[in-house]
Amino acid sequence: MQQPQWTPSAERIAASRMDAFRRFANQRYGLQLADYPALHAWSVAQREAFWQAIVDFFEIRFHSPAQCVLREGPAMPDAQWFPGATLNFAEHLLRRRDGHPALVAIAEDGSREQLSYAQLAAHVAGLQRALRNAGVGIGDRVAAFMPNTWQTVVGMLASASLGATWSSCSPDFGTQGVIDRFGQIEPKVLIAAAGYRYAGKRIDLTDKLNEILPQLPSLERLVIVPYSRDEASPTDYKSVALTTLWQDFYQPGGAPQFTPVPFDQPLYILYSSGTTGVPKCIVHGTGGTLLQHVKELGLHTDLGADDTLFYYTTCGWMMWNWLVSGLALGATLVLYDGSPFHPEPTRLIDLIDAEDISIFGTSAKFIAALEKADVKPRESHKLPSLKAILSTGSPLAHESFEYIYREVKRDLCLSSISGGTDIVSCFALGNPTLPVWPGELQCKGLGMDVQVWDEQGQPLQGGKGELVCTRHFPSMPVGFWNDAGGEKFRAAYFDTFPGVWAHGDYAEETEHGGLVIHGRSDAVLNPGGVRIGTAEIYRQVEKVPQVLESVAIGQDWQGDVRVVLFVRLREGVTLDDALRDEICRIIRANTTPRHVPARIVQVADIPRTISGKIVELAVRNVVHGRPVKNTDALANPQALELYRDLAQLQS
Ligand SMILES: CC(=O)CC(=O)O
Repeated sequence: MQQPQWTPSAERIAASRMDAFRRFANQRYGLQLADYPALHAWSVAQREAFWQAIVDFFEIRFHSPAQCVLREGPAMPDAQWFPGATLNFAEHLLRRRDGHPALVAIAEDGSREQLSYAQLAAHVAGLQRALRNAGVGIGDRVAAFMPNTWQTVVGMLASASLGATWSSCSPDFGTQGVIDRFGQIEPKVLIAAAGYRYAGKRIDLTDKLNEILPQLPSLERLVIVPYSRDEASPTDYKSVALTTLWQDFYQPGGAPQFTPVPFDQPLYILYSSGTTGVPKCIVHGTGGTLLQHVKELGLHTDLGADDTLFYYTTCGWMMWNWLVSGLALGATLVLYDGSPFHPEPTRLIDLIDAEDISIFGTSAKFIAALEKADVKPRESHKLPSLKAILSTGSPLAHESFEYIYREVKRDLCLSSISGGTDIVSCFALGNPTLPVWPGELQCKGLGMDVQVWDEQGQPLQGGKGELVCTRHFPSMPVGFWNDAGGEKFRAAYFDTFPGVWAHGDYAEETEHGGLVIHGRSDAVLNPGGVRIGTAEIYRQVEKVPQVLESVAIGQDWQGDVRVVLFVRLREGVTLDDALRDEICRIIRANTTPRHVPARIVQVADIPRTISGKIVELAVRNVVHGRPVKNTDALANPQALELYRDLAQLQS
């Protein structure tokens, strides 16, 4: 019989904030919720009471009170949370003001900078003054083209403190990718790095910036963050905006002031990956983001003021926004800028011991790559501080769960979490009070009425289907930028099932109350009419030691669809019949004959987005000779050429 891979001790459960919240809700509302399933059921059935309890438990401060918790229209997405309430996001992230470390920024070359909460507040106060003097106020857009450093966090907090809207891209975005994003939202201020380091190289951004800047006529101020204090000069940049170096733009000092804004005031603009056209600008509101993040970090991740949280992310991925909210819990955040494998695969694992990281977040791809690189942290590192590992970006394979417990640490909560840019948060995630079952996301998020539906819109009690959320939740986007009537927004999430959020994940509920995500719905393979999630195949293929990674697509073939698998192999390995047979044998033995690829093709590279997601749809389009709309969204667009006009796929 299947056993959990980890079960929290009674002491750990009792000490968790999730359990404290359950007791709080029981006391506050005279309830007797005995466990997480009961708490979740209540949180969905009584959303108003639940979200009010989150406000109270985390001591969220409204400058003006809300008229009510929720005012709902006839159908999603028509709803307003906490109408009338005003608050400031940055105020909550800067509640702590002591000498405790707030940010530890580590660069790839090992340089380390640390800011205490008191120092962070002083920097935010200084930058806030400079931005205010530059005319930034409620609703103005402040954009950043920045690596993951402390200056980026200061920029966001200063922007949010003034009620402005923050939007960031990482410097690995291509020129057109940045123009496609910032060009739409018309920022008043751009904070940009002069350069950054990656995989041992210093990459100068002056030329790229000089291509981007003329396309951003809205800019009034450009603030350049040099590599080091004496490099870069304002005259290097061709912009209509007044250009200043970061260190000349403001003096840290004083206490920040916080402008109260309405609950729904745009806080962040994030972007869809843009693989199917110009990226959609997804606008996230202030209060919804804050409530959802304190819930997810404080309860589901059990993050507290003594924890050190690390997430490997760039500021072009929503996990950066999620990570930064850890400040609201008074935790220390470790920011890392650089390649996760430079100079060796243990680079990030080294940080755990060096910085006493208690919660380590990364991607499923990184965990799979560590295993392929035969890294065994249990043998090489001590890891006493580590209590949880988080994984996202794509489904975490069962084998990766086994790897973590076998080769990293026995006693930790391994949480595969899933949601995304669309909601700047998660639908399903971890839980310090529940066991970890192999391959499963531990639970649905509190307050999120997540269900799995069949194609007719009927809830499934088991089996695979569409992941939906049937009730409004506070971190639903406020809308899309430049979509006044909301048509594009509705079309993106509410077309499949009117009035219900369809997330585009192909998922399954488990008997343990958890979820398994089988891949993206639009990438589902359909051979002979049988729906197969791509992750079902990847999970098997990853077991083959010679395979580093793979991408599966459905090729239209003789009136049906056949499964085609592309594999990237270890250096020096060639795909021969024996290896093909081995891949097929493993897939057949663990799934069904329908999953077995009709063709397996070796490729030198697999195209992926800048945040590391393999782009099945783009590969499928190239294989079918269809255009790929926007290759600027890809980290390695040249890889797409490897899939064009392949002789192996003509017969
Ligand atoms: C939480 C997530 O779902 C992050 C992502 O995969 O983009």
